[in-house]
Amino acid sequence: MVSRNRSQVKDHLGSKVLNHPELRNTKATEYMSHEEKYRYNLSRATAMLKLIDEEGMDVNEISKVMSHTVSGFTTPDGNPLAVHQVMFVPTLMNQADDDQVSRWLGDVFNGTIVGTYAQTELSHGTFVRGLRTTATYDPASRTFDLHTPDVSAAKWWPGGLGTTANHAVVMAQLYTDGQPRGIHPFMVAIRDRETHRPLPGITVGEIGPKLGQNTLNNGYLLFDHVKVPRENMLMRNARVNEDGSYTKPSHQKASYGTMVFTRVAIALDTVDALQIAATIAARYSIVRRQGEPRDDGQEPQIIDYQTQQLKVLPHIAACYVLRASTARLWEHHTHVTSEVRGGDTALLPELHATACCLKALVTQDCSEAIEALRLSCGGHGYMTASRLPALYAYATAGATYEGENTVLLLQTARYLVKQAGGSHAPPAAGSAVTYLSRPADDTPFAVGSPAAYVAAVGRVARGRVTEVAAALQADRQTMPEADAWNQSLVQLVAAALAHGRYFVVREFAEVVSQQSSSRAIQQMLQLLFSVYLAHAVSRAEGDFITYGGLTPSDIRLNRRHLLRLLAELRPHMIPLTDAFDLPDRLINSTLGAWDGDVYRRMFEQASHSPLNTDEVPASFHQAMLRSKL
Ligand SMILES: CCCCC/C=C/C(=O)SCCNC(=O)CCNC(=O)[C@H](O)C(C)(C)COP(=O)(O)OP(=O)(O)OC[C@H]1O[C@@H](n2cnc3c(N)ncnc32)[C@H](O)[C@@H]1OP(=O)(O)O
Ligand SMILES: Cc1cc2nc3c(=O)[nH]c(=O)nc-3n(C[C@H](O)[C@H](O)[C@H](O)COP(=O)(O)OP(=O)(O)OC[C@H]3O[C@@H](n4cnc5c(N)ncnc54)[C@H](O)[C@@H]3O)c2cc1C
Repeated sequence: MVSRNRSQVKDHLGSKVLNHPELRNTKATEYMSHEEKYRYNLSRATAMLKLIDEEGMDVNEISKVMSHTVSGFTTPDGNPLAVHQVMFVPTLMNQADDDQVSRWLGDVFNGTIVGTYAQTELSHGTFVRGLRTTATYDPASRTFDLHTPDVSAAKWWPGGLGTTANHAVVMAQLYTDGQPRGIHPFMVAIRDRETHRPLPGITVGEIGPKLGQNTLNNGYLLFDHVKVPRENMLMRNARVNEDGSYTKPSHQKASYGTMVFTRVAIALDTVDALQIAATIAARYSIVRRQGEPRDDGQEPQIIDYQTQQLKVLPHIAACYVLRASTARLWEHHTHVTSEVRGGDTALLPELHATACCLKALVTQDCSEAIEALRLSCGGHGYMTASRLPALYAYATAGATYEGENTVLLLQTARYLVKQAGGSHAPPAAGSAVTYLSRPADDTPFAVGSPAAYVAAVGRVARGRVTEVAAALQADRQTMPEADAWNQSLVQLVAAALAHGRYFVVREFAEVVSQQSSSRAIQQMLQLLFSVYLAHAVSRAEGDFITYGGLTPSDIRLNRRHLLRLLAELRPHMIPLTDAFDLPDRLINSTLGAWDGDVYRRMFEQASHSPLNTDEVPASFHQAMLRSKL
């Protein structure tokens, strides 16, 4: 398959799965048991992997398959092979050395090896340095001894570990020569390839039901002195030689590379979920009529209520803005990863900082937006068949996994305050933080000027970062580092989010300015951008007065401006969501189909309830009569 961008991959695979003999026909899974749901989702995930193989996709393209538009259709309750695809395979590709890649990859691609990424433990997820699974090297046997010291150190959460995977990349504390060497990745067989039984010394199982994505097949895993050959430590970055001597990686955090990659993929993918939710809410908001009839005798379409426009339209603008900025992050990641593979890690700290804050900003914005869109559909948005609850469950998981959002924002803040204080290596050309070392952009604020808004967003980011950096610096003179840091946590998180917002709007400003295909498209992008900016100001008015140079009068003007813009955007709402090009079957919502035939679909889905099979269900005789109600 020739190289294509993510949107082309999504469209290509979307049409493939809709026509695929094993994937095109779907079943309603709401009434299935946990086991049936797992079996259904697993068989579809397997068919999807075969399809990917038939398409001859490379690893970079496999990660694009994570697109929720496609995976939400193929595996509606969560893909038990997602972590295999998105984390296990990329970890092998990027952290195993060439010999190891050639040893394992054939079996990975022929399906003999199915893997997971086992890092989090019951008592430690965020603080990776605190993980307690040990891998102790014994030069005599040339093996590592993998051990779980007690139940709190059990691996807990890895996707696909429950009952699907037969291998895991296990992140463990390495000991050689009696010395702790930090967290390193190990390729470990956990189940027999033929019988699928747990191997000796391994305890493994599934962790139980969750808010959503119940067939991700998250699992637990404990080791009782399991022997792993020396050659199974992933050795592209650090090495343990036969005699136990240790070679450090070129970058202290080289083994965290998979997390950086997955954060970028999650940011991209959560925007897919928002696009689906926005399409559903937009379509429902024109079909739904409710209220005092107007002059034409018709009840109003709910989208003509100003409050409804505020609930729906800014999130459509956000789809466009966040899609563009996350796509830029993906390109940046691709570039930096190739530099790192060539031994140059100079750009890694900033990539890490940017990936952390965009993953956090996007998953937070998208989960809040999807919940607002769900509420905009009234009672029907609460129904599973609207798909909005599942989209929310999906987006909000992204706020926790692959680094809890607050913690990630603090990583970004750490980088920003160092940059503001000049204690980090100066940023490279094209860096996203050069604004911190320049005078503030004093473009005067003017309602209606996107450039003036972008400058104000920049002043907020700069003000937030420099203020908290100064407070931290002052506290450091009078208290220990950890206390000083803790005194500023809330402001640090706000600073990182403000920086993320500035990154997003600058990237989109560039996309708009570079767009040259037609004047109409240019104008529409300007309108979407104006809505996004005015909404961003309305959500953080205090910040724009405190740091952005806006006056209370500007704030009032912006509120009116936003409502005017929403009215201007309203006639374009359907074309703008149609442009996401989501076929009905991929949307899979009673409320969001293209023809708007909502009420018929509501009844049709109710007919699937097993409680409607008999006029009088057996439970009436078994429970109600016996209790003499
Ligand atoms: C479809 C579903 C798929 C998704 C399935 C989900 C999978 C998962 O959730 S897998 C588990 C993911 N877990 C996490 O993301 C854990 C989050 N925690 C961490 O990443 C780290 O522990 C940390 C970054 C929060 C802290 O690490 P720590 O070792 O304690 O580092 P310091 O805070 O002391 O920072 C030291 C230094 O290192 C830099 N750094 C940290 N991470 C990276 C990185 N990935 N790349 C590059 N650099 C990194 C950090 O910036 C510091 O730099 P200096 O300030 O220059 O010292
Ligand atoms: C659906 C799902 C799938 C997952 N899949 C995998 C997987 O495949 N493999 C895997 O290894 N893991 C997986 N995980 C685990 C996930 O990566 C962790 O749950 C996540 O990193 C958060 O860590 P935690 O649970 O320890 O949260 P905690 O760190 O305990 O968070 C609890 C609270 O403490 C706060 N907090 C913690 N530390 C700090 C700090 N330093 N400063 C300020 N506040 C702090 C947080 O902000 C949060 O409010 C998955 C999780 C979920 C929900």
